[in-house]
Amino acid sequence: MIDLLELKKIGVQFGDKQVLKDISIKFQPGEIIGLVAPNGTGKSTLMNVIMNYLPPNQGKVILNHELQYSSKANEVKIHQDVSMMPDQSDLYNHVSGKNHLKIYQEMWNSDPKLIDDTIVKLGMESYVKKKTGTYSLGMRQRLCFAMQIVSNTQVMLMDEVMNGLDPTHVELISQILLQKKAEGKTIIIASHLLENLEQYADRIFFMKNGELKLVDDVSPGFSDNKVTTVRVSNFSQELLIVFKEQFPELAVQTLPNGKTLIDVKEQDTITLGAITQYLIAQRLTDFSFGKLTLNDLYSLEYQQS
Ligand SMILES: Nc1ncnc2c1ncn2[C@@H]1O[C@H](COP(=O)(O)OP(=O)(O)OP(=O)(O)O)[C@@H](O)[C@H]1O
Repeated sequence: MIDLLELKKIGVQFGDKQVLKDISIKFQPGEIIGLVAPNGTGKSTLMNVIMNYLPPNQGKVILNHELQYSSKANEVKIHQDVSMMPDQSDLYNHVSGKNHLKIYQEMWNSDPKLIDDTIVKLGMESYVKKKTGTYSLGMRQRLCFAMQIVSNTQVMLMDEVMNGLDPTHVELISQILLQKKAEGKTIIIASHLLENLEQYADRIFFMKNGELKLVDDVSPGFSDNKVTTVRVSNFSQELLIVFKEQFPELAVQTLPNGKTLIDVKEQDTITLGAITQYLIAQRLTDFSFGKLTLNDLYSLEYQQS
């Protein structure tokens, strides 16, 4: 089993555009990593470096403390342990889903039982023997996911795994991801389905200006729910100024969508009560208490002027 995948000072430049800047990170077995960023930021570039498809301009990737990505010669060994979920365009229209799964099982020499297990888990029985040319978008996506699960590599990279899936299948795949994590896999997922990613990812990173920012550094206490967020609609600038004078110790931010977020430490019921009284007195009755969401943080990180 791989016990570590390590990126050391990875830099990638296309022309004069620095897409990845000095990225150093270690991935452990049994964890799910979420990569979040607007389109064109560098998520695929990072995955291509981890797959050894793209040699970085600077830095190195190391597998299990020893296997260095310095040359193409190591690629076969690397791909035994590190896989990228196939893309829908990689499917052969005239070949059945089941045969795609068999090919992957044979190429990675994994347990043949995984084929039927995965078909059942993903509810693919009714169509898996048909040619993939007859599949809908969601059926193709499930097959691509199933192919990677059947390959059963230690490290799995997934770019937009939930693409085109209905909520039932998003939930099903989320459950399988958690099972794979429990088996000790390292799963790195780029996704724009932020609410979903939050359910299963252990560490989530925003990519910005070529760097990875852990969301807990963007908002301390985010993952361990140590902050209660009061979400207020229609907080006018005038009232906000008064509010900030009255509660100078609180972090207050207004999102581009007009919602104002007030962060309160988890147990501080006195402050929560005082905020409630203030809001009601000002007739600001459209508010709720809850957790800061990844969507809120995304908006703060990328949409703030
Ligand atoms: N081979 C290449 N040559 C030149 N520029 C490239 C190349 N590959 C990627 N880029 C540029 O690098 C930047 C990052 O691209 P990348 O595909 O990694 O983004 P991404 O975050 O995966 O986007 P998306 O969410 O749309 O998949 C983009 O500006 C892209 O145009």
